[in-house]
Formats: sequence, structure tokens, C-alpha cells
Amino acid sequence: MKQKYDVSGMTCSACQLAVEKSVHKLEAVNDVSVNLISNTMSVEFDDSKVSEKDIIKAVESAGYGASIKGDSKSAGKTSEREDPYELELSKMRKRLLYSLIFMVPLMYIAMGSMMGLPQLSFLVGDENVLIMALTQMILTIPVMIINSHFYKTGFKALLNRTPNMDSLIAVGSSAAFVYGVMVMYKMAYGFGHGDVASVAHYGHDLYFESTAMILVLITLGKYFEARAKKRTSSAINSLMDLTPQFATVERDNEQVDIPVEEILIGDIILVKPGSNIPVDGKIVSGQTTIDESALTGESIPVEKKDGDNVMAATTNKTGFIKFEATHVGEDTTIAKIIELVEDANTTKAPIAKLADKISGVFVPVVIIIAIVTFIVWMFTSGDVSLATSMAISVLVISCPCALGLATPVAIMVGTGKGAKLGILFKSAEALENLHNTDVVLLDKTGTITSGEFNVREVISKKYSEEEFLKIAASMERGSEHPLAKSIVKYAQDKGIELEEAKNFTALAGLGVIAEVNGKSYLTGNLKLMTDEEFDTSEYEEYIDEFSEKAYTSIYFADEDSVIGIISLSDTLKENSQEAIEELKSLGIKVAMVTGDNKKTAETLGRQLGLDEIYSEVLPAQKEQIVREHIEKGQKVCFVGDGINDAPSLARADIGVAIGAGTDIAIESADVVLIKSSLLDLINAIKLSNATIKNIKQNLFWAFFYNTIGIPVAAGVFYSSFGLKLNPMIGALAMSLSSLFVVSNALRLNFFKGISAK
Ligand SMILES: Nc1ncnc2c1ncn2[C@@H]1O[C@H](COP(=O)(O)OP(=O)(O)OP(=O)(O)O)[C@@H](O)[C@H]1O
Ligand SMILES: [Cu+]
Repeated sequence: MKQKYDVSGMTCSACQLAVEKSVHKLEAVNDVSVNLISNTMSVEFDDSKVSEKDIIKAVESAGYGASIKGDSKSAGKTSEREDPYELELSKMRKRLLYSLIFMVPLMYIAMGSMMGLPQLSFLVGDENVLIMALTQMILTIPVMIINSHFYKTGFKALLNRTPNMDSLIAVGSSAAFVYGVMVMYKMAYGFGHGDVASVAHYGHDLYFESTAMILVLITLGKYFEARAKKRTSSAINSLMDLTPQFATVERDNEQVDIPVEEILIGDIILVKPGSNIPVDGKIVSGQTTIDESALTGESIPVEKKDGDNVMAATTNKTGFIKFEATHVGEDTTIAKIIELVEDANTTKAPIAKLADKISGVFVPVVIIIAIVTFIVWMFTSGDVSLATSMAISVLVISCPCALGLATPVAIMVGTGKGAKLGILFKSAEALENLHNTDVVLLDKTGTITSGEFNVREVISKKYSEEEFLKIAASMERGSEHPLAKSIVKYAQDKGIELEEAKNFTALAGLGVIAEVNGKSYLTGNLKLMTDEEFDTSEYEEYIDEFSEKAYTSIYFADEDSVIGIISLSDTLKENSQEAIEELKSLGIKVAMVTGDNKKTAETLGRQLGLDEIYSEVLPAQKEQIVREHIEKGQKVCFVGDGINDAPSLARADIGVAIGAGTDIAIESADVVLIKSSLLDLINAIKLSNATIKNIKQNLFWAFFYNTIGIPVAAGVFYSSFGLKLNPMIGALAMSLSSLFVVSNALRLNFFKGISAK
């Protein structure tokens, strides 16, 4: 089974890896991936062999907290939704403020005298140097206490032998503090032996202010980072905000306002014009127009009356309606969309693998480099102060978070942006891979065309039109196929009374067998007719003529012979032509794969300028075609909507389902286009491209920063260029570097898709 957990206490990608490793060690855990941005973990495990308790324990043994996602009462509920980022931010704001109370005087004492600022008399002069040092130490300790979480998590992780970024900060800042204390001992020794002059110069390299400054700067950096991270989830939050928190419900003939999460299925809900719909349901009285753009992208409001469905998060425009709740809580359409997007963020993009590997060994390697730096400078210069300062700089300048954040933060913004545009990516991998597409295979009915057929010709040489339609529509009533639905509707509109069909059997990709009035009938395409050895020549001339117009014709036969045909036309979706041209201009091959007959398919295919056309394919053959393309080494994207497309959607490198399609198609796909427009396929590909570009920039930056930063901090350029970094500058650089990554990812919010002309 698959389960999601909330994980608390993680600060950087080393933590993430520690959790993953610890959980992966459990037997019967097949897959685990932790997301640092959403602080979630998704685990796939065999629940007959490991329990959820074991998993939670494993996370705890790595030093972090875990709870099952959605376990806490408030999870997923609109009104009680707490903002974890806001909590974190207010905590850090407090820490910063309290730290400043001690930081300001500390910096004044430590740096002020060098800048010639007036100082308290008991702190100046060689004879007072010990008092000055003591004062600095006393001011530093509170800052360390206020920011002690770095030490708690850092040292704990170090002891767990999974050091993380906090370990670096903890070791770096406490090394500076310990050094300061040691210097004070030396001073005291000097004083005790009457050697005041020789110890006075120590007053300038105590590093107490570095200890405090490192802590404050990193907290400050984390604060800005959290603020930026908060914005990365803004797209999802704005989706959540579309459902109102309260609703007016009729209970015991009284109207009561209750929180949305208390609405039960069957409740009658009242909605005034201008309000958003709280849950999914069916109108029982009133009529109105509803703006469904948030969910379907369709900007023209839809007329709704008695018996029509309404969806949560859409806006009631004009009328007052009462509706009955049919789906509440996690079952509403909007909740499912949000869950999809959130789920995508618990998966890992393949491009993150390298960064993950590196950040797994990053911290120990940095600690080793720091030790080597210290030893080398000790031996070459003999200056403890210099060696200490360099080693500390190495520790605090190294930034594993920039590496770890590079991918997930961009995926977060990318999937959120996608959701806003009506493109749902179900996994990070889908968002990453889509941009590599070589060939797009498009299903015809419902994908390129609207799938809403119009009956054009009804021809029967055996029965009157009415008699024939009666048989045809009666048999088709049991079918889900768009062709069938249109025929039924056509007959009903003509006022034809339908019969009960018996022994209904659907033949996927071929047609239908059913009994009407005790007689058995068959309907379907030419292939079905030839398979059953029916002579179709009587209708050939009509079929040929209608195929030229890209009509789809189906045959009807009784036990003896063909009794008639019905020809239907489908309309191209508004943007299909434009979308196909765009795809080709992106250098992607476009093919159509359809169950429809050859002539109809080719007429349409020529019209659209498709590269390849596959017609009269059975559902299993569709999947076969996908496989053949994959075997040729192409990255295949399949776009479809029907039940018969599900295997192909699952097989393709990327399966894209049309939002208006069947549930099973949506289930099998990696990407869902809510607005059901092919133009969004272009947007999805372009968004994938933009996201990957962004990730690459982030990764480049993170690698570049560390490969330059660490050597500079280690003093590699000190001897030749005199380049030496103060630990405080190191801490500042480190804060800025992860902030850079997050800010860069936020630029993805400016992505603009093409929209319908
Ligand atoms: N209920 C039905 N009644 C009559 N004919 C049917 C029915 N279902 C399928 N057929 C026939 O089988 C053919 C193939 O159907 P299938 O569902 O595989 O693809 P399609 O809907 O035509 O197109 P696409 O593959 O592009 O979605 C149809 O074109 C039609 O001729
Ligand atoms: Cu960092």
C-alpha cells in the first residue's frame, strides 16, 4: 500500500536523505521519497510485513518526527487549515528579534572600537581586555540559547552519523565559541603571570561575534527562504481558497450556517448569487448560471437548472439555488485536484537523483575538508587563529540546501503553475519528462474532436426510418460510446419510444450485440460486419460518399443481413488544428490513432496535416502502436480520453488524459488537461521545458557556489591573492545561496501559456 506522512524537523537535503535511508532499511518497504518543500514522505510498503508504527519509528530513529498525513483532524479541512509556513515564520521572527537584543551591543563592543566609536571606559585598554572578552561571551551565550535548535538538531544528527546542514552550523559556531573561551584562558594566564602586553592583542580575534553572527545570519537566511517557500505553494493555496469555509444548510426546516467540513451527503445547501459552491452536488430547486472557470477553464458561465450537477469551488453567478450534496470532503472534484497536485510533490524527479547522491555525502565531506584546512594552516602558518577562522568559514559557507532544494522547489512552483493553467501533473517525473517528447500520438474521438456526434444520415433499405431508428437506439441505449449516446438522443428527440434491449454485449473497438423485441441485432464497424460475413455492398456507395465528408458510419444487421447504416459527424475541437501545428513547430511528430474507419480517419488526418495515421485499430492494438514507437527509441506521449485508451496511456512514456474523459483514462494518465483543449498540451510541454531549464540553473548554481565557495573559504587563494573569508561573510553567502535557488524557482510563476484565440 501507499501512505503519505507529514515529517517534521527536517531542515535540509541531508535530513531528507537520512529519513529516506532509515525508512528504506525496513524490510518490505519498496519505495520511499521525502519532499523537503512540503515536508511530506510517501512510502510504498507491504503492510502485511511492516506496520505504520514501524515506519514512524524509523523516521524517529533518524531523528525526526512523523505522523500519518491527514491524521490530524484539521488536515484537508478548509476552515482549520493551519499554515505550517506561517508557524515557522513567526517562530523565526521571534528568534531574530530576541537575538538582536544581544547582537547589537555585542557587535558594538567587538567592532566599534576598531571603527573608533566611543566605548565604555571599563572595556578599553589593554588592562581591561579580559573584562571585554567576558562581556562579549556573556552577550553571545543568550544568542546561542535563542538559536539552540541548530545545536539540538545538528549534534543529534551528527551523533546519528547522518550529519546535516545544522550540524555544519552547530560545529562551526561552537568551534568559534570554544576558540573564544580558549583565548580567554590564555588571557587569564597572561594576567596571572604579569604578562599583560603579550595577551592584549588576543582581544581582536575572539570570534564570539562570529558565533552569534553565524547563527543570526543563518536564521535570517532561513527566514527569507521560508517566506519564499511559502510563495511556492501559493498556487495550491489559491485553489484551496476557492471553497468557502461556511455554508448555509437546511436542517429540520431551519437554515443553519455550518463549517463546510460538517456538510453530509444528502444535505440541502442554499447558495446565493455571487457565492462559491461549497461541495459537489445536484440542484434541487432554482436556476442560475455558474462560472466553472476555476475547474474547467471554460470562461463562459454555464446555465444550470433542476437536476444539473454543480461542483465545489465554482461560482454561482445569477440565481438563488438549493442543491443536494453528493460529494463532500475529500471526494469533491476540487479536493481531488488539490490532492493530485500535492501528491505530485511527494514524488521525485529523476533529475534530482544526482543532487541527492551528492548531498548524501556532502556534509561529512565538508567536515573533513574543514579538518584538513585547519591542519594544513596550522602547520604552514602556525597561526591558530587563522587556521580556526578558515576551518569555520569552510563549515558555514557550504550549502547542501541549495543542492537539495534545486529540484523540488522548481517542481513545486511548476506543478502549482500547471494547476492554475488547468494542467495537472501527477508526478514530478511527468513534469520532467514531457519536454523530451519525440512523438505525440493522439486519439481521435474526444481528443482531437469533441466526441459529440451529430446524426447526419440514416439509411435503411429494409425498414422505415422510424422503425430502423427504434431498433438502433434501443440497442445503443446500453452503450457508453459517444456514437451510441448521440444515436439515442437523436431518436429520443424525434419522439421515438425505445424498447428494452436484452443480452447486451459491447465488443470493444467493434460494436455492440443486443436483442430487441426477441430478435438479435448487431451493430458496429465494417470490420465487425466482415468478420461476421455480412454482405455490405448494398450500402457501399453511401459509406464512400459519407467518408469523404469525414463522417463516421456504423452498420446495423439482424440475424440475416445488414438492415441499415447511420452516419454521424463529429466536430473538430476549436484549437486542435492550432495545437497540432504548434506541436510540429516544436519539432514533435504528430500521429493519430483511432478505432474509426480508414477513409474517415485519412480525410481528417490530411486536413490536419498529421505525420502518421493509424485507423481501425482495436484497443489492444493502440497499446501495440505505442510500444512500437517506444521500441524505436522514441519518447512517446499518448493523448486520449476513452476507456479503450487506458492501456496506451499507461504504456506511453507520458500519458495525457483529457479532463472530460473517462475516469479510467484519467486514472491511467500522468498528466490531465482539465480544460480538455489540446492547446494545453503545448502549454504542458512548454511548462515542462521551462521547469527543467529552471532546475538546471538551480543545480548549476548550487554546484558552482560550493565548488568556488569552499576553496575560497579554505584559504586556497590566501597565499597568492590574500583572499581570506571572515566566517561571518561565509554565513552570509550560505544564506544567500539557498535563497537564490528558491527565488529563481519562483520566476516560474511568470510562465505564460498560450491560450485560445
Ligand atoms: N456502441 C457502438 N455502436 C456502434 N459502433 C460502435 C460502438 N462502439 C464502437 N463501435 C465501432 O467501433 C469503432 C471503434 O471504436 P473505438 O471506441 O475503438 O474508437 P473510436 O471511438 O471510433 O475512436 P477513437 O479511437 O479515436 O476514440 C467505432 O468507430 C465504431 O465504428
Ligand atoms: Cu544551507
